[in-house]
Amino acid sequence: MSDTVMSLNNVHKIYGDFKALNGISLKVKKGQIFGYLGPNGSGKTTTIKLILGLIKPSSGDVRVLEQNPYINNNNVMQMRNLVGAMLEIDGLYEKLTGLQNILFWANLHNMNNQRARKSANEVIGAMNLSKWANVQVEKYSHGMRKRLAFARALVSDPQILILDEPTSGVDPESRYLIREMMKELAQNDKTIFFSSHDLDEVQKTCSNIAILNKGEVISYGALNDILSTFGARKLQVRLISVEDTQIFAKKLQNFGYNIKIDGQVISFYPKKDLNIFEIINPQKIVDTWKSESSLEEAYLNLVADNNR
Ligand SMILES: Nc1ncnc2c1ncn2[C@@H]1O[C@H](COP(=O)(O)OP(=O)(O)OP(=O)(O)O)[C@@H](O)[C@H]1O
Repeated sequence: MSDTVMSLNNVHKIYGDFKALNGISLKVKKGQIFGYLGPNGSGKTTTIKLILGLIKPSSGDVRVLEQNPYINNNNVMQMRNLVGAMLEIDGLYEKLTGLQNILFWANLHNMNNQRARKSANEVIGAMNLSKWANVQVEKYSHGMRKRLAFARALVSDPQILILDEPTSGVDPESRYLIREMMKELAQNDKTIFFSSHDLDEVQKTCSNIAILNKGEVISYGALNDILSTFGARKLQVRLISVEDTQIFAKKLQNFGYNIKIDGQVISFYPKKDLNIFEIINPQKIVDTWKSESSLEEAYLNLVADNNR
Protein backbone atom coordinates (compact mmCIF):
# COMPACT_ATOMS: atom_id res chain seq x y z
CA MET A 1 0.00 0.00 0.00
CA SER A 2 1.27 3.50 -0.80
CA ASP A 3 2.19 5.85 2.03
CA THR A 4 -0.29 8.42 0.66
CA VAL A 5 -3.22 8.43 3.07
CA MET A 6 -5.23 11.26 1.53
CA SER A 7 -5.31 12.77 -1.92
CA LEU A 8 -7.26 15.33 -3.86
CA ASN A 9 -6.93 15.31 -7.61
CA ASN A 10 -8.10 18.32 -9.61
CA VAL A 11 -11.00 18.92 -7.24
CA HIS A 12 -13.55 21.63 -8.02
CA LYS A 13 -16.39 22.72 -5.79
CA ILE A 14 -18.91 25.13 -7.22
CA TYR A 15 -21.76 26.71 -5.22
CA GLY A 16 -24.27 28.17 -7.68
CA ASP A 17 -21.97 30.14 -9.97
CA PHE A 18 -19.26 30.64 -7.32
CA LYS A 19 -16.09 28.55 -7.59
CA ALA A 20 -15.09 27.80 -3.99
CA LEU A 21 -12.39 25.35 -5.11
CA ASN A 22 -10.82 25.56 -8.51
CA GLY A 23 -8.80 22.44 -9.31
CA ILE A 24 -7.10 21.50 -6.03
CA SER A 25 -4.52 18.70 -6.10
CA LEU A 26 -2.77 17.55 -2.92
CA LYS A 27 -1.26 14.45 -1.37
CA VAL A 28 -0.88 13.86 2.34
CA LYS A 29 1.41 11.08 3.48
CA LYS A 30 1.40 8.89 6.56
CA GLY A 31 3.00 10.54 9.60
CA GLN A 32 2.86 14.06 8.22
CA ILE A 33 1.53 17.03 10.14
CA PHE A 34 0.08 18.93 7.24
CA GLY A 35 -0.89 22.59 7.69
CA TYR A 36 -3.58 23.99 5.43
CA LEU A 37 -3.40 27.77 5.22
CA GLY A 38 -5.22 30.52 3.42
CA PRO A 39 -7.08 33.79 3.87
CA ASN A 40 -10.73 33.87 5.00
CA GLY A 41 -12.97 32.36 2.36
CA SER A 42 -10.12 30.71 0.42
CA GLY A 43 -11.75 27.26 0.68
CA LYS A 44 -10.13 25.51 3.67
CA THR A 45 -13.34 24.38 5.38
CA THR A 46 -14.79 23.37 2.02
CA THR A 47 -11.75 21.11 1.47
CA ILE A 48 -12.12 19.61 4.95
CA LYS A 49 -15.81 18.90 4.36
CA LEU A 50 -14.91 17.15 1.10
CA ILE A 51 -12.27 15.03 2.84
CA LEU A 52 -14.81 14.05 5.48
CA GLY A 53 -17.41 13.19 2.83
CA LEU A 54 -19.82 15.82 4.19
CA ILE A 55 -20.13 17.39 0.75
CA LYS A 56 -19.55 16.07 -2.76
CA PRO A 57 -17.01 17.58 -5.19
CA SER A 58 -18.44 19.18 -8.35
CA SER A 59 -15.66 17.36 -10.20
CA GLY A 60 -12.34 15.70 -9.43
CA ASP A 61 -11.39 12.90 -7.09
CA VAL A 62 -11.03 12.79 -3.29
CA ARG A 63 -9.52 9.74 -1.59
CA VAL A 64 -9.01 8.94 2.07
CA LEU A 65 -7.23 5.64 2.73
CA GLU A 66 -7.99 4.84 -0.90
CA GLN A 67 -11.74 5.29 -0.38
CA ASN A 68 -14.08 7.89 -1.81
CA PRO A 69 -15.40 9.43 1.42
CA TYR A 70 -18.67 10.55 -0.13
CA ILE A 71 -19.81 7.03 -0.95
CA ASN A 72 -21.58 4.85 1.59
CA ASN A 73 -20.39 1.26 1.58
CA ASN A 74 -18.71 -1.08 4.05
CA ASN A 75 -15.18 -0.09 3.05
CA VAL A 76 -16.00 3.58 3.57
CA MET A 77 -17.62 2.85 6.93
CA GLN A 78 -14.41 1.07 8.00
CA MET A 79 -12.33 3.98 6.73
CA ARG A 80 -14.46 6.45 8.75
CA ASN A 81 -13.62 4.57 11.92
CA LEU A 82 -9.96 5.35 11.23
CA VAL A 83 -10.53 9.09 10.87
CA GLY A 84 -11.01 11.56 13.74
CA ALA A 85 -12.32 15.04 13.05
CA MET A 86 -12.81 18.37 14.73
CA LEU A 87 -14.81 21.02 12.92
CA GLU A 88 -15.08 24.72 13.69
CA ILE A 89 -18.59 24.16 15.05
CA ASP A 90 -17.84 21.56 17.70
CA GLY A 91 -21.24 19.81 17.82
CA LEU A 92 -20.84 19.01 21.54
CA TYR A 93 -24.00 18.24 23.51
CA GLU A 94 -24.48 21.05 26.02
CA LYS A 95 -26.50 19.09 28.58
CA LEU A 96 -24.14 16.11 28.61
CA THR A 97 -20.96 16.12 30.66
CA GLY A 98 -17.56 16.11 28.98
CA LEU A 99 -17.18 12.40 29.69
CA GLN A 100 -20.68 11.59 28.39
CA ASN A 101 -19.97 13.49 25.18
CA ILE A 102 -16.85 11.43 24.59
CA LEU A 103 -18.51 8.13 25.49
CA PHE A 104 -21.35 8.93 23.13
CA TRP A 105 -18.82 9.42 20.32
CA ALA A 106 -16.94 6.25 21.27
CA ASN A 107 -20.25 4.42 21.04
CA LEU A 108 -20.77 5.70 17.49
CA HIS A 109 -17.38 4.21 16.68
CA ASN A 110 -18.57 0.82 17.99
CA MET A 111 -16.02 0.74 20.82
CA ASN A 112 -16.92 -1.66 23.60
CA ASN A 113 -17.78 -0.09 26.97
CA GLN A 114 -14.60 -1.03 28.75
CA ARG A 115 -12.29 0.22 25.99
CA ALA A 116 -14.41 3.36 25.55
CA ARG A 117 -14.18 4.28 29.26
CA LYS A 118 -10.46 3.66 29.43
CA SER A 119 -9.75 5.63 26.28
CA ALA A 120 -12.15 8.47 27.25
CA ASN A 121 -10.43 8.93 30.60
CA GLU A 122 -7.02 8.90 28.91
CA VAL A 123 -7.87 11.56 26.31
CA ILE A 124 -9.67 13.71 28.90
CA GLY A 125 -6.58 13.48 31.12
CA ALA A 126 -4.25 14.28 28.22
CA MET A 127 -6.25 17.45 27.57
CA ASN A 128 -6.12 18.41 31.26
CA LEU A 129 -9.89 18.12 31.71
CA SER A 130 -10.13 15.35 34.32
CA LYS A 131 -11.55 17.73 36.96
CA TRP A 132 -14.25 18.78 34.50
CA ALA A 133 -15.12 15.33 33.18
CA ASN A 134 -18.42 15.19 35.07
CA VAL A 135 -19.47 18.78 34.46
CA GLN A 136 -22.03 19.66 31.78
CA VAL A 137 -20.43 21.09 28.66
CA GLU A 138 -22.59 24.22 28.81
CA LYS A 139 -20.40 25.30 31.73
CA TYR A 140 -17.12 24.94 29.78
CA SER A 141 -15.11 27.91 28.53
CA HIS A 142 -14.27 28.24 24.82
CA GLY A 143 -10.75 26.82 25.29
CA MET A 144 -12.07 23.89 27.33
CA ARG A 145 -14.62 23.08 24.63
CA LYS A 146 -11.84 23.07 22.05
CA ARG A 147 -9.78 20.71 24.20
CA LEU A 148 -12.81 18.46 24.70
CA ALA A 149 -13.57 18.42 20.96
CA PHE A 150 -9.93 17.52 20.34
CA ALA A 151 -10.13 14.76 22.97
CA ARG A 152 -13.30 13.45 21.31
CA ALA A 153 -11.51 13.27 17.95
CA LEU A 154 -8.79 11.15 19.59
CA VAL A 155 -10.91 8.71 21.56
CA SER A 156 -11.21 6.03 18.88
CA ASP A 157 -7.41 6.11 18.30
CA PRO A 158 -7.75 7.25 14.67
CA GLN A 159 -5.02 6.88 12.04
CA ILE A 160 -5.87 10.27 10.55
CA LEU A 161 -6.97 13.47 12.27
CA ILE A 162 -8.69 16.23 10.32
CA LEU A 163 -8.90 19.46 12.28
CA ASP A 164 -10.47 22.75 11.26
CA GLU A 165 -8.72 25.57 13.14
CA PRO A 166 -8.15 23.47 16.27
CA THR A 167 -6.48 26.24 18.26
CA SER A 168 -8.43 29.32 17.20
CA GLY A 169 -9.32 31.44 20.22
CA VAL A 170 -7.70 29.15 22.79
CA ASP A 171 -5.33 30.19 25.57
CA PRO A 172 -1.58 29.44 25.43
CA GLU A 173 -1.95 26.40 27.74
CA SER A 174 -4.59 24.74 25.56
CA ARG A 175 -2.62 25.63 22.45
CA TYR A 176 0.48 24.02 23.90
CA LEU A 177 -1.39 20.87 24.92
CA ILE A 178 -2.95 20.47 21.48
CA ARG A 179 0.33 21.18 19.68
CA GLU A 180 2.33 18.72 21.79
CA MET A 181 -0.35 16.06 21.32
CA MET A 182 -0.21 16.53 17.55
CA LYS A 183 3.57 16.03 17.58
CA GLU A 184 3.29 12.91 19.72
CA LEU A 185 0.65 11.45 17.41
CA ALA A 186 2.79 12.11 14.33
CA GLN A 187 5.73 10.39 16.02
CA ASN A 188 3.45 7.37 16.33
CA ASP A 189 2.78 7.44 12.57
CA LYS A 190 -0.62 9.11 12.78
CA THR A 191 -1.37 11.69 10.13
CA ILE A 192 -2.73 15.13 10.94
CA PHE A 193 -4.27 17.57 8.49
CA PHE A 194 -5.30 20.88 9.99
CA SER A 195 -6.32 24.32 8.86
CA SER A 196 -5.05 27.35 10.71
CA HIS A 197 -4.53 31.07 10.61
CA ASP A 198 -1.79 30.85 13.22
CA LEU A 199 1.37 30.87 11.13
CA ASP A 200 3.72 30.74 14.09
CA GLU A 201 1.94 27.62 15.30
CA VAL A 202 2.09 26.02 11.85
CA GLN A 203 5.81 26.79 11.62
CA LYS A 204 6.35 25.14 15.02
CA THR A 205 4.26 22.05 14.27
CA CYS A 206 4.01 21.14 10.59
CA SER A 207 6.24 19.08 8.36
CA ASN A 208 4.29 19.99 5.22
CA ILE A 209 1.96 22.76 4.17
CA ALA A 210 -0.28 23.97 1.40
CA ILE A 211 -1.32 27.59 0.97
CA LEU A 212 -4.68 28.21 -0.59
CA ASN A 213 -5.85 31.46 -2.15
CA LYS A 214 -9.19 32.01 -3.87
CA GLY A 215 -9.79 28.29 -4.19
CA GLU A 216 -6.36 27.46 -5.66
CA VAL A 217 -3.22 25.99 -4.13
CA ILE A 218 -0.50 28.63 -4.56
CA SER A 219 2.26 26.85 -2.62
CA TYR A 220 2.61 23.25 -1.50
CA GLY A 221 5.41 21.09 -0.14
CA ALA A 222 7.75 20.44 2.78
CA LEU A 223 7.74 23.46 5.07
CA ASN A 224 11.55 23.64 5.18
CA ASP A 225 11.78 23.60 1.36
CA ILE A 226 9.22 26.40 1.08
CA LEU A 227 11.00 28.49 3.71
CA SER A 228 14.45 28.02 2.22
CA THR A 229 13.25 28.75 -1.33
CA PHE A 230 11.50 31.82 -0.06
CA GLY A 231 14.32 32.86 2.30
CA ALA A 232 16.74 32.77 -0.61
CA ARG A 233 14.65 35.50 -2.23
CA LYS A 234 14.63 37.86 0.76
CA LEU A 235 17.05 40.75 0.43
CA GLN A 236 18.17 43.06 3.22
CA VAL A 237 19.82 46.37 2.42
CA ARG A 238 21.54 48.67 4.93
CA LEU A 239 21.76 52.31 3.86
CA ILE A 240 24.17 54.95 5.05
CA SER A 241 21.58 57.31 6.59
CA VAL A 242 17.98 57.45 7.76
CA GLU A 243 17.25 59.93 4.97
CA ASP A 244 18.60 57.56 2.27
CA THR A 245 16.61 54.72 3.86
CA GLN A 246 13.42 56.78 3.45
CA ILE A 247 14.24 57.65 -0.17
CA PHE A 248 14.95 54.00 -1.09
CA ALA A 249 11.83 52.82 0.79
CA LYS A 250 9.63 55.24 -1.18
CA LYS A 251 11.09 54.11 -4.49
CA LEU A 252 10.50 50.44 -3.65
CA GLN A 253 6.94 51.18 -2.56
CA ASN A 254 6.35 53.00 -5.84
CA PHE A 255 7.41 49.77 -7.57
CA GLY A 256 4.70 47.97 -5.54
CA TYR A 257 6.96 46.22 -3.02
CA ASN A 258 5.95 45.29 0.53
CA ILE A 259 8.90 46.42 2.62
CA LYS A 260 9.96 46.22 6.25
CA ILE A 261 12.17 48.92 7.75
CA ASP A 262 14.29 48.34 10.83
CA GLY A 263 16.50 51.38 11.51
CA GLN A 264 18.58 51.82 8.35
CA VAL A 265 17.85 48.29 7.08
CA ILE A 266 15.15 47.59 4.49
CA SER A 267 14.01 44.01 3.80
CA PHE A 268 11.89 42.95 0.87
CA TYR A 269 11.46 40.26 -1.80
CA PRO A 270 12.87 41.60 -5.10
CA LYS A 271 11.49 40.34 -8.39
CA LYS A 272 14.06 38.78 -10.74
CA ASP A 273 14.24 41.79 -13.05
CA LEU A 274 14.96 44.36 -10.30
CA ASN A 275 18.43 45.88 -10.23
CA ILE A 276 18.53 47.91 -7.02
CA PHE A 277 21.57 49.86 -8.20
CA GLU A 278 19.41 51.39 -10.90
CA ILE A 279 17.11 52.97 -8.32
CA ILE A 280 19.56 53.90 -5.57
CA ASN A 281 23.10 55.21 -5.84
CA PRO A 282 25.41 52.29 -4.84
CA GLN A 283 27.40 54.70 -2.65
CA LYS A 284 24.35 55.07 -0.39
CA ILE A 285 24.40 51.34 0.36
CA VAL A 286 26.53 50.02 3.24
CA ASP A 287 25.74 46.35 2.78
CA THR A 288 23.27 43.84 1.25
CA TRP A 289 22.58 40.28 2.36
CA LYS A 290 20.06 37.44 2.11
CA SER A 291 18.37 36.10 5.22
CA GLU A 292 15.98 33.50 6.59
CA SER A 293 12.30 33.91 5.96
CA SER A 294 9.56 33.20 8.50
CA LEU A 295 6.42 31.39 7.40
CA GLU A 296 4.48 34.59 8.04
CA GLU A 297 6.67 36.54 5.58
CA ALA A 298 6.52 33.77 2.99
CA TYR A 299 2.74 33.49 3.35
CA LEU A 300 2.03 37.23 3.16
CA ASN A 301 4.23 37.67 0.11
CA LEU A 302 2.93 34.59 -1.70
CA VAL A 303 -0.69 35.67 -1.18
CA ALA A 304 0.11 39.28 -2.17
CA ASP A 305 1.94 38.08 -5.34
CA ASN A 306 -1.01 35.86 -6.20
CA ASN A 307 -3.49 38.73 -5.73
CA ARG A 308 -1.54 41.13 -7.99
N1 LIG B 1 -22.85 26.20 1.25
C1 LIG B 1 -22.29 27.25 0.63
N2 LIG B 1 -22.96 27.96 -0.29
C2 LIG B 1 -22.41 28.99 -0.94
N3 LIG B 1 -21.14 29.43 -0.74
C3 LIG B 1 -20.42 28.77 0.18
C4 LIG B 1 -20.94 27.65 0.91
N4 LIG B 1 -19.97 27.21 1.76
C5 LIG B 1 -18.90 28.02 1.55
N5 LIG B 1 -19.16 28.95 0.61
C6 LIG B 1 -18.23 29.97 0.12
O1 LIG B 1 -17.06 29.32 -0.32
C7 LIG B 1 -15.91 30.11 0.01
C8 LIG B 1 -14.94 29.26 0.80
O2 LIG B 1 -15.49 29.05 2.09
P1 LIG B 1 -14.69 28.23 3.21
O3 LIG B 1 -15.58 28.19 4.42
O4 LIG B 1 -14.23 26.95 2.65
O5 LIG B 1 -13.45 29.19 3.46
P2 LIG B 1 -12.31 29.12 4.58
O6 LIG B 1 -11.00 29.18 3.87
O7 LIG B 1 -12.53 27.96 5.49
O8 LIG B 1 -12.56 30.49 5.36
P3 LIG B 1 -12.29 30.91 6.92
O9 LIG B 1 -10.82 31.08 7.06
O10 LIG B 1 -13.01 32.22 7.00
O11 LIG B 1 -12.88 29.85 7.79
C9 LIG B 1 -16.42 31.34 0.76
O12 LIG B 1 -16.52 32.42 -0.15
C10 LIG B 1 -17.80 30.91 1.23
O13 LIG B 1 -18.67 32.03 1.33
